[in-house]
Amino acid sequence: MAPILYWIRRDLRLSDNPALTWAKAQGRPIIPVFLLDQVVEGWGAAPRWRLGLGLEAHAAALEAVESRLTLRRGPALDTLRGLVAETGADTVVWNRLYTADERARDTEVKEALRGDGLTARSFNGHVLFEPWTVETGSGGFYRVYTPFWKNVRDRDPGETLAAPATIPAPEAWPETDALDDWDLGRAMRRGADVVAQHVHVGESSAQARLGAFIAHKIDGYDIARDMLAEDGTSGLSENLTYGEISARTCWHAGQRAMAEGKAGAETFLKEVVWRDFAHHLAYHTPHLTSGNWRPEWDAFPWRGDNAQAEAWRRGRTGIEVVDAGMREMYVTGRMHNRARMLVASYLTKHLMTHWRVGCDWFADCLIDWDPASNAMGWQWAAGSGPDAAPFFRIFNPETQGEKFDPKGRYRRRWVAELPGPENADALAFYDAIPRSWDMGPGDAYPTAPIVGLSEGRQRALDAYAQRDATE
Ligand SMILES: Cc1cc2nc3c(=O)[nH]c(=O)nc-3n(C[C@H](O)[C@H](O)[C@H](O)COP(=O)(O)OP(=O)(O)OC[C@H]3O[C@@H](n4cnc5c(N)ncnc54)[C@H](O)[C@@H]3O)c2cc1C
Repeated sequence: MAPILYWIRRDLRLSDNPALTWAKAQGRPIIPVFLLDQVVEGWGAAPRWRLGLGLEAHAAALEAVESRLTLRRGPALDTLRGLVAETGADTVVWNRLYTADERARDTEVKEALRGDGLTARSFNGHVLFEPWTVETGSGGFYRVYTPFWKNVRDRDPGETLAAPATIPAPEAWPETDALDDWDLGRAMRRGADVVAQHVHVGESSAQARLGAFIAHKIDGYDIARDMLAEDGTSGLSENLTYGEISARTCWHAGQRAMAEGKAGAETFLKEVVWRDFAHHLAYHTPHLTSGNWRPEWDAFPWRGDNAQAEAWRRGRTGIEVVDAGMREMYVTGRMHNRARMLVASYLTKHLMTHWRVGCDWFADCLIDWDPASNAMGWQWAAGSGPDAAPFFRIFNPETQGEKFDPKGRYRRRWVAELPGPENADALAFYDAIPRSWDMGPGDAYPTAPIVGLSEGRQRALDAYAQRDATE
């Protein structure tokens, strides 16, 4: 019986996996493969390193259901064709992805394999509602989040699918690369030990995280999610981006919590839908990840990379909450959502630096990097993206810090130079950063911000007015 190649991408899970479920239903041998292909080769240091951990955990999960993960490196189409020739497979299946480079790869693969006379099928395993299924009254796509939410909030994404107890094996397994030979952690060599203490890898870890969040945190989520020093959110972005848990599993858990009257449940559902919205935009406006979503922003005098942006990357702007956020990301591979908004606003407005500079840095540092959510978040903060607000939003990081970190706990947790008892998290920053940064806990904290808040705000407003005048 000809085997089925199941091409794994951002879906490192067995449960609620439509491509895998379909393959299993055919009653034929299945060969799960992951490709280090042209898209994955372009990922940043932290996402690649975290991918390696995810693949290791998923390989073990596949072994537990009598299957095996085959790893291959090379362009997707050539590599899949090679595997077809080696294994005699006549079918290739996968779960769909929506950003421009992912779609270009997948379209090429699907057309070529079908041209070869094979069956090539794709499924929805990454979002709740696929981008083309959510339409405005006039049949277009949504550019603003709230009407998007209203459209989908009462829709049913379908029941979750059970994990297979076993996956039928082929008569012979194809050769596989050794994960270690891919050296996915190469660019992370110094920071990896530090970040490793903060990751939650694999499907069972993701399920446990969701369970704990629903049991203990969702009730207080509405308020706690914005407080910088609280651990008040689900932490699931890391798992969702690698598909270690499905958005649909999170959706149903949130719906059950809402039915039980848990206070923050609807807000949680809305956040999960923000993720869908990012993929909706990435599909309908593929330039979301590469250029200004609103083309009129092409006239804004963004600066390219510069010395102040470098100080921002190193958590040395002199704005405590901004520096705390940047250092949190360096140590944990994550950053509180509120801090993401503040550091992005400071870089793009006060430092007048192009959002792409920050977006690329996040893409290199985040273990929950998601190409669509990251680009949407950056463009939203910069002003060039899908924000319904009709004004030029410039956050004041100091008043935001006072509001969302009133006791300064977040700032002291991450910035070692600030007065207060020594703490391990802040010091871990110095173990995570490259030696070439030549920074140490004995350094004095900047006595003044690299760009003052009112000065930077005025400069951004003037540039914005100028942009309007030239439109
Ligand atoms: C500049 C900037 C960059 C960002 N980059 C990323 C990124 O690369 N990857 C990423 O997953 N999120 C990104 N976000 C969104 C958000 O900050 C994270 O999803 C959130 O902090 C993850 O924490 P959590 O899992 O505890 O979220 P929770 O509050 O528990 O939310 C549950 C889930 O909803 C989704 N979600 C929540 N907020 C958003 C949002 N604003 N946009 C899209 N999805 C959301 C995530 O999948 C998250 O896991 C970015 C936001 C900004 C402002």
